[in-house]
Amino acid sequence: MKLEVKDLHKSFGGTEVLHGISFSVESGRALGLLGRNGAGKTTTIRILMQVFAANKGTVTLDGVPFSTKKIGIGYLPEERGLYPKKTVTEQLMYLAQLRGMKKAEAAKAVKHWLERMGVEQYASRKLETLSKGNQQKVQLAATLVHNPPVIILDEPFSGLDPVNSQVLKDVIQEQIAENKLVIFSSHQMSYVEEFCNDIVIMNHGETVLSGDLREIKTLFGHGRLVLSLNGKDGEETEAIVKERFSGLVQPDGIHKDFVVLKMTGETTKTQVFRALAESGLDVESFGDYRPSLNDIFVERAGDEA
Ligand SMILES: Nc1ncnc2c1ncn2[C@@H]1O[C@H](COP(=O)(O)OP(=O)(O)OP(=O)(O)O)[C@@H](O)[C@H]1O
Repeated sequence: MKLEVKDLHKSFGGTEVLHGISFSVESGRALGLLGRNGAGKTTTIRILMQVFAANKGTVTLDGVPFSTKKIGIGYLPEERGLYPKKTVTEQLMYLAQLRGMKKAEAAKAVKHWLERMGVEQYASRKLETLSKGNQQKVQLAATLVHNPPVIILDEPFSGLDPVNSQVLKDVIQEQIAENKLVIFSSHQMSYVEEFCNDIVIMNHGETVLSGDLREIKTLFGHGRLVLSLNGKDGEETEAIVKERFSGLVQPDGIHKDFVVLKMTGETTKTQVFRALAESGLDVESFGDYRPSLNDIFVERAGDEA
């Protein structure tokens, strides 16, 4: 399956908040929607989920208009909304059956997901008596219980501690391996980086970058090197580079302990390597620049996430 989002525009009360969002994702892959607060991630997800319609643009699945009624979807909304007064099992059973499962099949799936999320000991407790993180895990179980082929998660990691985040990461990875189509939004670059095949970076309602994460990283690293010198911080290293190697490279990002260098004109990595070797400087590390997703995000969407 291939989900394609093309040129989404959305206005609220005369103010346009999405100005043409486009991306696509296929089964067996996960797409991360990234963006700062207010970038438009939730609005995009709500259009996908048909909570409201776009003013312009299309969402298609394998070329036909995407309908949440025609295909099983696991949706974790930003506002978490289960029934606090019902027991964990009661509400998971209710939701599973609402989505078309037979009672026996639902009971099996509920048991599986409570165990998988590590909350089986709370099966008979009312949801409101669970900690926030455990409630979130029950909500995730509710999202996945009916084995949906399309999974859309709005900020699934919010409220989870590192151990529970790992459980969720593993679960998402399993779902990808089962050929599910996964879309989720997040501010946490490191999570997205670990298992997303595709990313969309949004800023002020526009797509500033989208595509295959590996290709994007290669593209961003192209023609750039990293250098750190023993005993020097990034600023000192930058000053040395400017003074001694300006014909070969230009500083292109100063970090705490290293600088990113952009090769000028016809410069090759070997030339820079030789110049460094001949300089007598105490090189701590030197090599190709492999930007993190956070580096790419900061470069394209402004300040730190
Ligand atoms: N129902 C609404 N009415 C008016 N404005 C809205 C509505 N929903 C969202 N907006 C505005 O649309 C913009 C995008 O909001 P959205 O919630 O999609 O961003 P987001 O990227 O999900 O942000 P966050 O990371 O903070 O959740 C914001 O300026 C927000 O104020």
